[in-house]
Amino acid sequence: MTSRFAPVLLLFRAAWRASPRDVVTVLVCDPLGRVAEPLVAVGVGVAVAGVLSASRPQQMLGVTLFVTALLLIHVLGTFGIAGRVRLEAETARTIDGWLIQAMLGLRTVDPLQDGVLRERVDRIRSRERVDLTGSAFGGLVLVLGAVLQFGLTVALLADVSLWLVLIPLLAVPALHWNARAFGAEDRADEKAGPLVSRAGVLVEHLMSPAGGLAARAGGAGVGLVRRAEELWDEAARHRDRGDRSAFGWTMAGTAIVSASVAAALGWTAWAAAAGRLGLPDLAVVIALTGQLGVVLGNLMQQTTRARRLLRVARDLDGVLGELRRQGAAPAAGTGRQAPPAGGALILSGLSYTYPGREVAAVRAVDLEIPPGSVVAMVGENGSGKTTLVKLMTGLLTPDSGEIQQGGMILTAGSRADWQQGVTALMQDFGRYELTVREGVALGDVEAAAERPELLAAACTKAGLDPDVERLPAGLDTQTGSRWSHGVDLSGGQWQKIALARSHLRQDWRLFLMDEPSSALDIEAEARLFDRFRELTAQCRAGGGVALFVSHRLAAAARADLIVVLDDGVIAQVGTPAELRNRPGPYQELSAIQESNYDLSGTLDPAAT
Ligand SMILES: Nc1ncnc2c1ncn2[C@@H]1O[C@H](COP(=O)(O)OP(=O)(O)OP(=O)(O)O)[C@@H](O)[C@H]1O
Repeated sequence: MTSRFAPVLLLFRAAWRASPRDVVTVLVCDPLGRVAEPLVAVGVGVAVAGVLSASRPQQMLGVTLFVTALLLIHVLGTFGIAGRVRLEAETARTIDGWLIQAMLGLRTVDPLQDGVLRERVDRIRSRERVDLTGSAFGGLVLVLGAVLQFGLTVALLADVSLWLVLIPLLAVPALHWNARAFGAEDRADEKAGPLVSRAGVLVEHLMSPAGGLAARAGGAGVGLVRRAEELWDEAARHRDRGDRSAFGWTMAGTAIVSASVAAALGWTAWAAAAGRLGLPDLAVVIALTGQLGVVLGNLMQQTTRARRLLRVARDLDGVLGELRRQGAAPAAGTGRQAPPAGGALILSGLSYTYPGREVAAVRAVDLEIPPGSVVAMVGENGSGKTTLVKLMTGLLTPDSGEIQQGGMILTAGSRADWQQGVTALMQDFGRYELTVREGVALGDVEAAAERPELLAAACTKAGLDPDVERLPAGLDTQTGSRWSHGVDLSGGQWQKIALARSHLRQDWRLFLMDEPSSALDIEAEARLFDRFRELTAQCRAGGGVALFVSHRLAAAARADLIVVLDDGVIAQVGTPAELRNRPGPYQELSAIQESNYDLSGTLDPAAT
């Protein structure tokens, strides 16, 4: 029972949270406004009866009822619409906020490795869906209003003659056919939706500055546009088919409703001519049947919309529930207690397989890193380096095995505490289009606000100072080409900001850098690895562990320890000197790099 009504309750809660005043306005105004509509017919009936009986009070009563009903329709309608519009915008914001909170509540990115959940979240967060959920509560109230209006119309017709009740009952097949029309549209949408999403992704690439440039430079732009158009055309064909089928069913419904209205009018005229009904009844029936078409149309439209709204609400309820469950799953810890300083970092039997993949990205990894060490991790593309880094940050949860440092076991649940001792530069670092200062400050907002000298030191450690000096407003330069006064940065400069961000956090136990020099020029890279001397000193002093991933073996050679990954397993571990002298993958990689980067050949006089 609960799960059936949960989506409706969710919509109500969202609307109430957004604006209780507007919820009350909508709940009162919309249904009452609808109920006032049939009262117009009652007013007409009373006035006609008053004219026939020459009763002035009755005439006055009829006119008063008529005018009051019209006024109510107008005033309540105006307030209802205004309340609904305000409520729509506020509810959409509330729901979006819930989704963002639920996403942020995820302590790991495990659930998002599953494309299904990510796609569901994206769909719900799409503008169209957020607008739809925003209007859902108001939409359901409109159904309530339509049902009340229909019920009162039927009751008033029944008051004239029970035969007339048969007429609105013909609405039942019309509603049924309307549901079929809805089903046809829905099936078409299901087929067209993924095609439109695919086309959207292509267009997004084309419109984004980076993607657009690549497409233009590489000449892929025309191909992308053509592919997007093909996808749109295919989607339009599905929608056309759905629309044609829906049109057929809707027309059948409209025909039966029109026939029933005509039958009601015909029967009433016949009954009045035969003296079975008086003129006031005739007036009431004419006024009511005049409205009946609109009432039924309204009822069909609102129920169709309500189905759609309920489906979106069910999706939303499911996604929120799933995200909150996943967010609550690992014991969160206090987030204030980092692992004790000076302990070894120990990985034991660590394995991880991405959802939907059969082969593990990391398999049975055992590794012990003494405190105070700088470690380099090397290996071919896809050997599992980034996965291991993500496991160590606590962003992924291993399928088996555990990670511990200083006696604190990450995998035993104290994830927030663990992350208190981690600072990281990830391979896919964020490019936040803020000022440079704000972009760096994200690394530790409080520290940056309280001790600006730490932010300056972090920029220096990241080698950002020369770049900042060249920017028009230094650290306060707005970055990003989307802003009219924004400065677009080079890939290397973005990476240095990300590196500075990771240097801002003090008292780390584990400093992780996944390819920190991938976007740097040769000079900047050399300086970065030169500064590793300071990092080493910091590790020694604080008993922390710094681990960096690099394809540059010359850089790896400056580490205390090198870990070579191969196909998800540790192939070799040792000091640079040990690995240089030991046959194995490290020697092979060294040989390849030495031969490929040996520039002496081009300078060899014999060669020219
Ligand atoms: N989100 C993901 N979903 C499914 N498989 C993934 C995902 N991310 C990585 N993989 C797979 O896991 C394996 C290890 O990838 P990982 O990114 O850890 O390698 P890597 O050593 O860091 O590679 P590179 O040097 O290219 O950065 C690869 O086979 C990759 O295809």
